[in-house]
Formats: sequence, C-alpha cells, structure tokens
Amino acid sequence: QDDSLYRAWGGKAGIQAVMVDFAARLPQDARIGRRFQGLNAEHLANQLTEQLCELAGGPCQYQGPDMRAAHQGMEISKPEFNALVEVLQQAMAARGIPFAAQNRMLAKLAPMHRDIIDVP
Ligand code: HEM
Repeated sequence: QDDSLYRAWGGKAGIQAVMVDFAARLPQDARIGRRFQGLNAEHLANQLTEQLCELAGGPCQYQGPDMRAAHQGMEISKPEFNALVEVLQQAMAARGIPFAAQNRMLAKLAPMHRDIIDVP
C-alpha cells in the first residue's frame, strides 16, 4: 500500500490539524458558511480526518455515509463546491502542507463532485 501521501501530510495528526482548521473556517466563509451554521464542527473534522486519511493511504477506515447520501437534498452547486475547495486550500496552506501534497489530495477529492453537486 502506497502511504506516501499520508506521510507527506504528517500522518493522522497532520491531517487532523488541517481538518480542524478547515471545519472552523467553513462556517465563516461568505459563500458557503450558511451551510455549516450550527453543525458540530468537531464531528465534521473527525469524519473528514478518517476519510482523507484513508484516501491518502493511511491506516484509517471512513465509517460515515457515502458522499451521495451525506449531501443528498442539499442542492449543492458547482460554485459552492469550488468555494469549499478554496477554503480547504486556505487551511492546507495555513498548516504548511507542501504544495504537491495539497494537489495530490485535491486530485483524489475532485471526482467526488459527481456525488455532491446536484444543481449547476
Ligand atoms: C470534496 C468535497 C467534499 C467532501 C470530501 C465532503 C465530505 C463530507 C463528510 C465526510 C461529511 C460528514 C458526513 C457525516 O458524518 O454525516 C460531510 C458533511 C457535510 N457536508 Fe460535505 N463534503 C464535500 C463537499 C461539500 C460541499 C461543497 C458542501 C456545501 C457547500 C458540503 C456540505 C456539507 C454539510 C452541510 C455537511 C453536514 C451534514 C450534517 O451533518 O447534517 N460538503 N461532508
């Protein structure tokens, strides 16, 4: 199993630090913040940590709902998806994730747009 991306992110602790930062930024974003009002940021950060850890080849298993189920009925648009990616880029940069490792993770997340976006 190739865990080079997991290691480039600083293992589980490194991923967790970015996801805590990301989950704290989301409710504050002018474009998509309203989506995250009143949500449990700790739960979201933990779920994202498991998911990205697994995607990166780390020793984790995301146990939550699949992406279609998790976002069903929210009518998430493409600009909203892009806004979330920008917020993630802010969190990755703030936590010092190397640029190549940022882009490798984004490449794994990008195909999820099919299951998450349901309005243009
Ligand atoms: C690659 C992009 C995305 C990934 C990997 C992702 C991942 C996740 C994960 C793992 C959860 C937790 C599911 C659970 O435990 O119930 C979640 C929930 C959520 N996502 Fe996303 N998501 C993405 C894009 C988006 C976008 C674009 C929006 C809206 C702008 C969004 C809004 C939400 C909301 C509001 C929840 C909370 C649902 C709830 O707790 O009731 N997500 N997402």
